[in-house]
Amino acid sequence: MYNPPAPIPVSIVTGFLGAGKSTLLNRLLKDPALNDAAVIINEFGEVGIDHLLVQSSGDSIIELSNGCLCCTVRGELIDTLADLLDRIQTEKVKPVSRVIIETTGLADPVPVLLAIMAHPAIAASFRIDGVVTLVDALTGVETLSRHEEAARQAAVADRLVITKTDLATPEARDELLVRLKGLNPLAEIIDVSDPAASTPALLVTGLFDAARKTASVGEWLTAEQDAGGHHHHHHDVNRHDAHIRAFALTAGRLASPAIIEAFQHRLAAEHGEKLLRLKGVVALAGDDRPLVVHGVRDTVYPATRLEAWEGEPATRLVVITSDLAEAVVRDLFETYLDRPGIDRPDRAALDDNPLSAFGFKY
Ligand SMILES: Nc1nc2c(ncn2[C@@H]2O[C@H](COP(=O)(O)OP(=O)(O)OP(=O)(O)O)[C@@H](O)[C@H]2O)c(=O)[nH]1
Repeated sequence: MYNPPAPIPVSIVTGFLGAGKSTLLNRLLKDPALNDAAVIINEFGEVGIDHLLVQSSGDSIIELSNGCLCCTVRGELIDTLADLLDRIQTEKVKPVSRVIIETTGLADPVPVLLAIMAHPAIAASFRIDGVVTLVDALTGVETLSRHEEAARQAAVADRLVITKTDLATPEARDELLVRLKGLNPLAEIIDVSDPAASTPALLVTGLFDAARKTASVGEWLTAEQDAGGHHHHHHDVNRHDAHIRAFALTAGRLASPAIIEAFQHRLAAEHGEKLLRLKGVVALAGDDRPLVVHGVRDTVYPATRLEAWEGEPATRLVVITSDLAEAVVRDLFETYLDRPGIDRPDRAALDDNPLSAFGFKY
């Protein structure tokens, strides 16, 4: 008798912009137990750099074209899963033990879940093993109030991982815990510093059970299904809604890391509230290793290095803002690059004026 192969478990790793998804995945992917996992990464905005930032020992990272997984590239996710299956069945690739999908920080996971569950051929070969949602202890409480996507990510989770607890005050962490328990009383909550958060078991939550979800999650799932899976976002890869914009800043090699650091600190100090995310790779003169920079709101994270460039070295930053004009950020960047412009103060003038960081005009 023919025994069809067991469906491949799919873990969805989600969490708002900069919550720490790639950091956690990188840590988990070092475990040999995940050597046979396929990782699907989705990014928001026209310039994707996550494929550089997530490293697996296998050759199994698939980057979806840019755009939000919950709308523009949902079809592509289904095609990718179908293609993966075809390659396994025709023995072009080794069987995979698990598929891990890292969504964009802005993704609503509900349509992603439905896309998999509602597609007969895909649902026969893959099963949702669970949604792991990361929440940043520094910004989580505010983000959950300000961004519905973040609340949906938390509400639909099977497991919630609180990140950045090394940076947050115990009070902030406790406030977040109360909020998360209110949003999702059923999910297990784990601190990222707990050793259990560093093992692949973190991704294993058992069969995803839509029936166990809270009433509001059930309503969202039903509403999405009734809408035929058609989602309300529009399809510009750089615009998520009327407020959120993604854009890229590019340059050649910079003379020193201090330039980008000063730019990041200035941007964070002046516009941190509206700066949802900054990340990128920086090419430095006389240095063959890319510098990786990260910022979330008013926090500038320590820069790290990659081993080598893929392709030509070039500075590429992705910036995602809420109600902050691209021109403002671009102008500041040009100032720090010492690119002359009309009405643009030079960098020395900016750095010399201590009041300008607090929004005063020079
Ligand atoms: N101190 C500290 N830093 C963290 C922690 N988790 C992540 N970070 C830092 O936060 C920054 C953003 O982390 P990422 O893993 O890139 O976040 P992400 O969720 O993948 O970001 P997007 O995909 O852009 O939404 C990086 O500089 C990380 O090093 C943590 O628990 N503690």
